[in-house]
Order: sequence, then structure tokens, then C-alpha cells
Amino acid sequence: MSKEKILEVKDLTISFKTPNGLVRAVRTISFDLYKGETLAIVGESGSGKSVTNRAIMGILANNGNIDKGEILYSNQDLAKLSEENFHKIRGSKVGMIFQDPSSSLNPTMRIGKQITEAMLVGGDRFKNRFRDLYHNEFHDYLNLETRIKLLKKDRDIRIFEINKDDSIPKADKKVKIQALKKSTHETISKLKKDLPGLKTKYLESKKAAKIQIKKEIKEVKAEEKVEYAKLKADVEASKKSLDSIEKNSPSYEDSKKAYDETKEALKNNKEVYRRRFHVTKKEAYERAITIMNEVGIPEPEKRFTQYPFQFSGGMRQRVVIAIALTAGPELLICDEPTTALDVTIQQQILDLIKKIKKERGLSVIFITHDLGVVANMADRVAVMYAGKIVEYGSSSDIFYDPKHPYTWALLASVPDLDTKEKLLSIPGTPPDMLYPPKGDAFAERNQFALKIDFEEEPPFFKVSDSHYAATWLLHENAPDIKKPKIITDRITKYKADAKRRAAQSKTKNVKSAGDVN
Ligand SMILES: Nc1ncnc2c1ncn2[C@@H]1O[C@H](COP(=O)(O)OP(=O)(O)OP(=O)(O)O)[C@@H](O)[C@H]1O
Repeated sequence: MSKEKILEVKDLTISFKTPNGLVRAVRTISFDLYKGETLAIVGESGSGKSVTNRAIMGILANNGNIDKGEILYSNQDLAKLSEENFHKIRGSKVGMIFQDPSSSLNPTMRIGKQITEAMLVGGDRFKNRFRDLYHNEFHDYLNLETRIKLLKKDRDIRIFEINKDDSIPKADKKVKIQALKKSTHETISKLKKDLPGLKTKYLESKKAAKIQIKKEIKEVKAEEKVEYAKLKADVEASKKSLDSIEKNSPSYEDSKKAYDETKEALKNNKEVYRRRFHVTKKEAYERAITIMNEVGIPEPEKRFTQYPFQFSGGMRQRVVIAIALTAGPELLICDEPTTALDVTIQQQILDLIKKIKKERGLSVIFITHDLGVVANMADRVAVMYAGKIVEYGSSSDIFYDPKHPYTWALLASVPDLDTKEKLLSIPGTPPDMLYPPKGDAFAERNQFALKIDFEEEPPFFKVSDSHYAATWLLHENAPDIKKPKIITDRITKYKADAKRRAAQSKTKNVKSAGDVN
């Protein structure tokens, strides 16, 4: 796997305003995503998985707010973009697949139209190219401007909090506020110095892009003119040649054919020229059929004109995946993509996601409440609880050596593939995020909780270079608490399964190598 980082989430903090108060949905989480890897984000309902990924997509609900943190993608901080500019940055690079394929599709529109629509809407080639040309400078400017606005907002909130805090004596309040104002002013003044320069750069870049695009359009038009004149001359020459031949001459048919061909080429030229400016319906159709084949929709030509109700749940999810792929994303976010499907279909969709990820070199964020689903999918796993990541590591770290009691509980609650039974459901309910608990949020439900778990939040303890867990059990002074037997049994089973799979794939490889010979 290459180690090119494509997404970096730093200290992301998100809350929702509700009539009952502020719901602290995501609390200072950080993670990276590398090119070509699958990162699974796992946790119970309400742990903040979807909210995190909706923030990456720029589709948080209106009452949601990114209070703090960064979402670095394509050299841009998505957390600081206005909604209006979001789609330009995100553009076609991030695709998302939701839990229920039915609600992602329009029931009254034919499948084909739903797949080609995005291609046709974004089909003005020169407009897209124009935006691409000044994209970087535009966002450098925009990011700085937004950063300054946020600093001011942050200062005002902090002043409000100081004023409200009765534990601070009045005189101290004044001093604190003045110091805060001074330091914010200094930071903003420094940043502001760069603003005019960046604005000029952006405007210059936009101007240059306009000139460049005009030049390119002019070139295309000039080429077209030359091409048209040439084709027209061909038509005239072949007509002349045909007119000079007697109808009953043996070469007449050949000349007539040559004349017809030149006429056809002249006619086609108009379409070829149009295509240099727009994605045509025919092109969009052809690409849709290719993608429908890629995602395993049989008889795509026939299916193209059908409506969603004529598709099974699994096939509908394939259509949703096809739509996400039309824009050629580099990052695919799958939010519980198999939860609404029958168990037998689930594996097919998982296999499909694995296949397209490999073939297209995609990076995938896979959100699920079921650790079992990602056992053979994920390269790395982040376990979320009450708006925080409590453990993260490679798949083998999490499946063979989990450290956080919440990860143990999740592992124990994975339905057994053989008996289809849940071994152990997690006792209790997740905390109310209007009032996030003190200490380790899982303490209330954790049979291994220590006294400190109720008082102080655990930091991340390093288990290995790839593996970290936020549990006091990893502190050097913690009592030696062994994993419950149910977990060690599961681990043994996972290891045996992996060994079996490896042996199977080895046999398959040897066999296919034998076939070749
Ligand atoms: N628009 C909203 N207004 C208020 N609270 C919200 C809103 N959207 C999400 N939340 C809250 O944010 C928290 C995290 O929700 P989120 O949907 O991310 O959880 P999740 O882990 O994805 O669970 P699920 O699998 O149920 O979607 C929850 O407490 C949820 O109630």
C-alpha cells in the first residue's frame, strides 16, 4: 500500500444546536486516510460515525456546526469552507453510498437517467477546466479569509465564557479579556498582511485562466475551421470526380462510395466539434453502460430504461454505487452500505466494494456498527464511542489484540457467522451527548472500569507504532486485567479463519499457476 496521505482529520469537534441544548456529537477526533486503503469506522448507533463523514462531505444538517478542527483534503481545509464553495472543492472527488439504497434513488426517474444525470450536468468541459485553472489560488485566499473570521468568532466566545465564569474575580476578567483581545489582534494582523497578496494572486490567476480558456476555445474553433474547410474541399473534389465519370463506368460505384463517405465525414464533424465542448448524451450513455457492467448489473442496456422498483435491494445498491462512480471519485465513503440488505446479498456488495476499490485504486471509509462486517475488508479500524475515537490500529491489531473494553464489547457482540447468534450484547445504553460524561465515557457500562475511569479522561496509550487505545487499563499502574474468555475465544477463531483463508488463496494461486503451465 502506498503511503500517500489523501485525507487528514485533526481535532475535529462537531456539535448540534437543539432546543434542549448542545449535542456534542464529535469530540476532538483525529485520523488519517492513505491512498488505496480502507479505513473502517466502527461503533454503536449515535457514536458520531455518520456525523464525522457528513462533515467530510459538507452535508451536515443545518443545526450542526464544526466547532474546531481541520479536515485536510486536496490541500484544502474542508472544515472552513462555506457551503457555497464546498461542492467546487469536493467536486467529483468524494463519492458516498448510504445505508438505504431506496432513499438514495428517485423512484420516479429511470435508472439510466439517474446514472447519466451527473455526467451531463458537469459536462461543460471548458467551464470545468476554467475552474480547475484558478482553483488553488482561490482556495488559498478563501481559507485565510475564513480563518480570520473564525478567530474573531472564537475570541468573542471566549470573552463571553470569561464574563460568565463566576470563579474569576472581576479585575482578573478585565485583564484576561484584554490579553485575549491583544493576542487575537496580533494574530489577525499578521494573517491580514497576507490577505491582499493572496487576493491579488487569486484574481490574477482567475484572469490568466480566463485568457487561457479563451485561447484554448479560439484554438479549437480555428482547428475546426481548418478541418471543416478540408472536409468541404474533400466533398467538392469527390463530387467533381464523380461527375466526371459515366454512370455505367466500372469505377462509378467506388467514386460514389468515396463521395458519400466525404459527405458523412463533413456531417460528423459537427458532432465531433460539439463533443470537444460538451459531454454528449451518447457518451454519457456509453459510460453508464460500462459502469453498470463494472458494478455487476446484468443486461445493462435493458436495465437502463427501468425504474428503481424493478430492481432488488442488492441491485439498487449496485445502482447507487454506479452513480457514485460516474464522477470518478478517489475517495468513497460507505455509510453502513449493507445494513438494509439481506445477509446473503450483504457479502456480494462487500465483495463489489472490495473489487472496485482494488481496480480503481480508491480509498475507502467504511462506516459500520458491526465489527464482523469489516473483518476481511479494512486495512485499519478506528473504534468510536460517544463522539470519540477510543482505539485505532491495523485490522490485525484490532481483531487479534484489542485493548479497549469497548472494543472487547463490540467484538463480543458480533453475530457468530456459524450460529448466526449474538454472543453478548453490550449492556446499558450510550451516554446522552447533551451531557457527555466525565472521564472515560464507557465507564458506566464497563465491568472492568477503574475508579479513575469515572474521574479523568484517559489519554491515548501506545500499544505499537500502528496501535493506540484510550483506556486507563494500559497505564503502567493499572491492575493486570485479562481479556475475557469470550474475547480470547473469538480471537482464536479469527486467527483460524484467517489461516484458512490464506491457505485457500494459496491453493487457488498454485492451482491457477498450474493451469497456466
Ligand atoms: N441534526 C442533528 N441534530 C441533533 N443531534 C444530531 C443531529 N444529527 C446527529 N445528531 C446526534 O449526533 C450524535 C452522533 O450521531 P451519528 O449519526 O453520527 O451516529 P452514528 O454513530 O453514525 O449512528 P447511526 O449508525 O445511528 O447513524 C448522536 O447523538 C445523534 O443524536
